[in-house]
Amino acid sequence: MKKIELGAAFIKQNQHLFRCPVCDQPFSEVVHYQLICPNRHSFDLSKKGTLYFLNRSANNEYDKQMLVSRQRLLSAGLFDGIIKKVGAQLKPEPETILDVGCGEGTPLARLLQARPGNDTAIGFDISKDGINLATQYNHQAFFCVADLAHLPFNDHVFSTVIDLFSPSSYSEFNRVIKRGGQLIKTIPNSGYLQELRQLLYGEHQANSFYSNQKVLALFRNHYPNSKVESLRYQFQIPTGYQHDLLMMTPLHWGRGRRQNVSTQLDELTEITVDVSILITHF
Ligand SMILES: C[S@@+](CC[C@H](N)C(=O)[O-])C[C@H]1O[C@@H](n2cnc3c(N)ncnc32)[C@H](O)[C@@H]1O
Ligand SMILES: [Zn+2]
Repeated sequence: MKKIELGAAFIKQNQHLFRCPVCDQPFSEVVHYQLICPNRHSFDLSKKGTLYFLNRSANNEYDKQMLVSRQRLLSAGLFDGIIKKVGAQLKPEPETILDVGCGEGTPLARLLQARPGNDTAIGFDISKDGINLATQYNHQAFFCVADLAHLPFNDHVFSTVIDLFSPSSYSEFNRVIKRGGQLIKTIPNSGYLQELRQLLYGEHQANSFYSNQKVLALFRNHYPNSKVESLRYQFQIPTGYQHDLLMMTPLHWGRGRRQNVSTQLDELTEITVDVSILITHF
C-alpha cells in the first residue's frame, strides 16, 4: 500500500485522537486525504502519509544533517538501552502512544519493534525534515509535524506519552494523557556524551559539563509522586560513525568549541550514555 493510503487508513481509524489546532474542535470528517473540522479547517495528508499542523513556519536548531547523523547512530544502537528501559514501563496490552519531539523517528520505530504490534502510535516533531526521515521506516506509527506547545490531539486519549530529550509542555501533556496513563521523560545526566564534551571544550569550560537540575526540579514540581530511574552505559562507536556523533547534537556548534579535533575524534571508540528516566502516572 502507498504511504498516503496507509496514512489515510490511520486517520480514518483514529480520527478521535486528533483535534483542529486552529479552533481546538475535534475533527469531524475524513474526506479522501483530508481531515476536516466542524469549522471547515482542513489538513491534507502529504504523499508520505504525514500531516502538517503548524500554522506558521518554525525555526529549529535541528537541521537535516544533524537528524541524518542522529538516525545513523540511533540505528546503530546508541539509545537501545534507553528504549529497552522505556519499553519495560509499557503494559503488555495495546497502548496508545505519543512520542513528543520524535525527531527522525528511530526511537519510536525500535520501541514498537519490541512490542506485540497492536499499539496505536503517533510521533510528531516541529521539524519537517525529521518527520520526512521518520517516514522511511516501514512501521505502524503515524507521523505529523506539530508544536508540543499546542497539541493537535484530543483530551485524555493517550495511555503513554514519551519525551526523549525534547522540550515539554506539561499543561498539554496533562490534557492529552488518559487517566491511568503515564508520562515517561528522558533527560541527559552530567555524564551524557562526556567524552565528546571534553574533546570539544576541554576539561574546565562551562560546556564541558551538563546539569539537568532545573528540568528535574520542574518535573518534580509538576509531579511530586514521580519516580526517577538512572541509566548509564558505554556505547562502542562503530568505525566511521565518529563524525555523526559530533553532528547529532547542538554540541558541535556550541560556544567556546575547540577547533581541529578531527584526529582525536577519529580515535574515540566509546561514548557514555547517562540519563535519568522520569516516570509519572495519571
Ligand atoms: C534532542 S532532539 C530529540 C529527538 C528524539 N526524541 C531523539 O531522542 O532522538 C529534540 C527534538 O525536539 C524537537 N522540538 C523542539 N521544539 C519542539 C516543539 N516546540 N514542538 C515539537 N518538537 C520540538 C526538535 O525538532 C528535535 O527533533
Ligand atoms: Zn478548526
